[in-house]
Amino acid sequence: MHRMRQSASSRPTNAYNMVIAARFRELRQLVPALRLKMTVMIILGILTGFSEMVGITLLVSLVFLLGQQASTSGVGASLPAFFGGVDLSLSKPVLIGILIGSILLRISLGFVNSLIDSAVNHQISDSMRDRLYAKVLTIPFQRFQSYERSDLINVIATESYAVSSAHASLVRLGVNFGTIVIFGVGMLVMAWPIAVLALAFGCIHNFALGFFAGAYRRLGASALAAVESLTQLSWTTLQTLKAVKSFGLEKRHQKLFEELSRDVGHTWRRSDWMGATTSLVSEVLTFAVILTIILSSQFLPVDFKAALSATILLYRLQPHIKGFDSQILRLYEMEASLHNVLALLSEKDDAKQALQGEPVKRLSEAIVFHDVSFTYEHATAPAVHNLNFSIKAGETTALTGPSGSGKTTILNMILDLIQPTRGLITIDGRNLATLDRSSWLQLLSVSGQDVELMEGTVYDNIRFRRDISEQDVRWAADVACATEFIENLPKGFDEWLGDEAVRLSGGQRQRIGLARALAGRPQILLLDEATSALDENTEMRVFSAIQEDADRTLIVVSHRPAVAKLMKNQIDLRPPMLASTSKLG
Ligand SMILES: Nc1ncnc2c1ncn2[C@@H]1O[C@H](COP(=O)(O)OP(=O)(O)OP(=O)(O)O)[C@@H](O)[C@H]1O
Repeated sequence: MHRMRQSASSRPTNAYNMVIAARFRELRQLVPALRLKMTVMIILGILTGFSEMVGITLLVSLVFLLGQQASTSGVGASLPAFFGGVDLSLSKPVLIGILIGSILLRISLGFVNSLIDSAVNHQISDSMRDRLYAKVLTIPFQRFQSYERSDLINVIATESYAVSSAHASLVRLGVNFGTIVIFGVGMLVMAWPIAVLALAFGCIHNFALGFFAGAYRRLGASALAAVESLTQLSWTTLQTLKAVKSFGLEKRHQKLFEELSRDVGHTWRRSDWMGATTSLVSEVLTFAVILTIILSSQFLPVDFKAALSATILLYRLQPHIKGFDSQILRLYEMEASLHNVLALLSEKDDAKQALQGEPVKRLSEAIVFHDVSFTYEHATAPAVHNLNFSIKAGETTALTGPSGSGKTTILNMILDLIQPTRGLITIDGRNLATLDRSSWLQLLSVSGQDVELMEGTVYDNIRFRRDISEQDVRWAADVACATEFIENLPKGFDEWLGDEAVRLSGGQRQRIGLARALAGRPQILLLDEATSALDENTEMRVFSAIQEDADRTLIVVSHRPAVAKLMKNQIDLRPPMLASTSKLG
């Protein structure tokens, strides 16, 4: 079975600029209008940072102005060596006005930004979930079968968020970077020696960040692997609970679950630890550079007011640097999830589904197999080989043969779920491959040995999300000999079954499945061991009711000779005569 997750440790650790470029490339494939959205959000974010910087600078000036007023009244404030060293003298009301304005601007921009951020991210998540779900429905059936179901659930429900998270991280990264540059330029203009010290700190900081990158990427992949394993175990336990209980394996499952759950907790704890460590490194480095500035302030050729503004800026810069780090590390961490989303979305759609073929109104003559062979993906031998037979419209045909001889494979080809790897199937002389699938499927219905019941009432299960009237549901239940036991349920057709209908016997579930297949009044009915759980008497009653309903093409797979005998034709898949059509005497 194809597992989605990939080993991250096998990949080399890239420089972080490469990681940003890689995530950006991946996102461009997934999010249309990415550039526009990101640019707007980054510009708004940077403006927020800019208004913060202006606010800090003016605040320092105001404090100085108030200090000066306390000793000598009526002196104008000058900005610290701002705008290329030009002293701008501002009156106290103007200074206060600009200060309040910049604070209000920062608050409003921050608010607008978070609204846009949330709207865009939810929009991305919604569209990702829809696209992933649609992909599961449109990939070829064989590809679908090759996936672990629990992985698919994980990728649709959980990993789809990785795309909006990656988008949010890239935007925040852009904002943090832009803000760092603006603060840096501000510091350079106010007090260049401090800016040089900050730059040196930036280089050391980047170097330190490189240490964590590989670990974060591996952590992301192992967190994902741990969650996938936990989901898979939960999923299989729920699916096989009866067997688990019958084999007395509850303790073993509990132990396995606890181990996997511990793994998940362990990876989250490691993630928290690493987050705390990178944050500590960043804070210590900032503290070191501020301490250096304070200790060397006497020797630096910088005006005290400018030095103070620049130091406060540096201090305020620290959260942006921390944000920058954590976003980069998040981008490493989410690599595995993004790859899973991309891997599923890059699956090719079933070409047949999109094809606008010729419509089919009804089957008038026959379904004919011409030299048909089919080999499953990765199989070494064909499941069916050189089949030649004809299934006549309006007649009943039994497909018989030993287990594994290809009966279900033939039905799946008729249902167009899989296509012959050699040869062709014709419908009234027209190649099935060129026909419109949905109009063909409207003529068909299938019922199998294992009925996939869903959460809902009896009525919901027979209707199966199709527009079928209550009258047709009741008619189908009658033909499937199901009405009697349904009406004996406390709420009859409104009885809630749950997704496994545990209160029903195997034969009762099969009759609900049969009613579901019949309710659409199909012209062609495919029954794949669909009555295997019924007693002989009920099975015969079901077949005579189905056959009474005229002009139906019935194709039945059954291991019971009595059922095969009821059919007019028999296609026997027993080797060496792989297939032949014969009329039973
Ligand atoms: N998804 C699949 N991938 C690979 N091989 C498959 C797949 N499905 C079926 N096969 C193989 O194809 C062959 C035919 O299987 P098929 O289910 O059509 O047989 P069958 O006659 O319906 O069997 P049974 O009577 O036991 O239901 C078998 O050898 C089976 O192992």
